[in-house]
Amino acid sequence: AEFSEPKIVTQVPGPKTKELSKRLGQYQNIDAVHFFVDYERSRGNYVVDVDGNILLDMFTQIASIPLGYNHPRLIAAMSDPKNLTSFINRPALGSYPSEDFVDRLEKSLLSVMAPPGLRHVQTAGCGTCSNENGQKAIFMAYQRRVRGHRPPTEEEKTSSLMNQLPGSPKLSFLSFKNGFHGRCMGALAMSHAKWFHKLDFPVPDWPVATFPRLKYPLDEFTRENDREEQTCLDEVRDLIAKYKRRGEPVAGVCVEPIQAEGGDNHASASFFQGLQNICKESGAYLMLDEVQTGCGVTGKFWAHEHFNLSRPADVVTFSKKMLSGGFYFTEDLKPTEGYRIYSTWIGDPSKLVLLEEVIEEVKQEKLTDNAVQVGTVLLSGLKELQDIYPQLLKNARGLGTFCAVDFPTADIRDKVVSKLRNKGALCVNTGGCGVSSLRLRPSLVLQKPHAELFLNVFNSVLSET
Ligand SMILES: Cc1ncc(COP(=O)(O)O)c(CNc2csc(C(=O)O)c2)c1O
Repeated sequence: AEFSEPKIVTQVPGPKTKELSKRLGQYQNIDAVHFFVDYERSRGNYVVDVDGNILLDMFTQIASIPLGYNHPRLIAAMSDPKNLTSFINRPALGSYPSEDFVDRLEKSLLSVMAPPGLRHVQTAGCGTCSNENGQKAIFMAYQRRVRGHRPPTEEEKTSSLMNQLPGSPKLSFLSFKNGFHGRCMGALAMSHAKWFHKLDFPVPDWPVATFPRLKYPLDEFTRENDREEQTCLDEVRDLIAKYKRRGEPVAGVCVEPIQAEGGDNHASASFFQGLQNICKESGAYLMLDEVQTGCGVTGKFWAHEHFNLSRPADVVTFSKKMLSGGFYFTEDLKPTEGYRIYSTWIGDPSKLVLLEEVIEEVKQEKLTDNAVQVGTVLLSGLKELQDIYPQLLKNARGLGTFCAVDFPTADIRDKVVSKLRNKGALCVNTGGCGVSSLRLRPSLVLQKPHAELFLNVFNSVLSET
């Protein structure tokens, strides 16, 4: 059973973590290690570190643990002999899928949880490679259209081997300031959240638009926020026109439904509807990055379902709580040749075994509705604390349990996060810098008592700050 409350027995990180960090530090950089985890003892919403500290995990590592620690459903899936082969014989999925692979896709990724209007899906390894492969599917579809769907010429094929025109076209991808889409070169070219993601890496000079900066409370600033969003959409149009003129047409636009690593920046449904219209007008494809917002945490299975888009997004990427990376796409984006979206593993069926169970649990326990109910407790609690400590907190915001609040500076936020951790509430925001937001990414199994416990600990820390 889960623990009933946190228990802190040493400073966090404790002595055992420090000893293990020293050992690990012989082999790799350990500056990002928060603490070593006792994965045997961790349960539900509580993570236990190797020093015996029991912490309420309000960020679930990197927003990447769907049903908390050691969920019985996942343990049962692992112990079921019929699943064993998926864990032992990792297939080169693009060429040697297992007999039950289509069943597993249909029961997990193509179940009722597929994004509205999308019936094609490709698994991948992580969020970065989901976005990189989504990009590639878009570049291929764009060039098929440019070629009028004729096959590529020998010149196009051979020139591409040497990174030369016409086979390696001058295309671009539009992204947004403060967006984050991953750390390999294509996704990195669209990421603009933190310097340590970017420094020292050469990337193409693609267009970067401004994401709306909304004023809160939203109902008091509707006119200003509408104007802000319109200005941002005008800039997107201008950038697409500019890059067309300079011979690097925008083939795709990549955006998160809520910019997470950039500090939980929200925009309205009409902003995203407007963005989709601009894509349609300009012939660019729209890629929605649901790596952090997906899997039910915002109160809909996919955050972009809140936006009532008039047609499906062209690509929706996922990872983290979905346990497998991958992307959904429209018929138009289906590759027309083999080995074009491909890699040795291109996904991992054992993760689909676990994802099937996550999706079953989400359906059976109505965990997306739970995210709405528990999110309401979290957000109203943050708003109350904001009223009590106006000198410390502002802009309380959220969708489902995907909540955040801003501090005056990143430094004050870091001090509060450290105090929270030493009082048993863990919400380290994955190497925060620049933005001064405290963001919450609890699991789908967070219940009201956990939310109230967190808010009490948060209140006691704020009262000492
Ligand atoms: C919206 C969005 N898109 C793509 C990614 C990349 O996913 P991974 O490659 O890390 O699985 C992420 C990963 N999130 C993330 C948070 S901190 C971090 C890091 O690498 O420092 C990564 C994401 O939030």
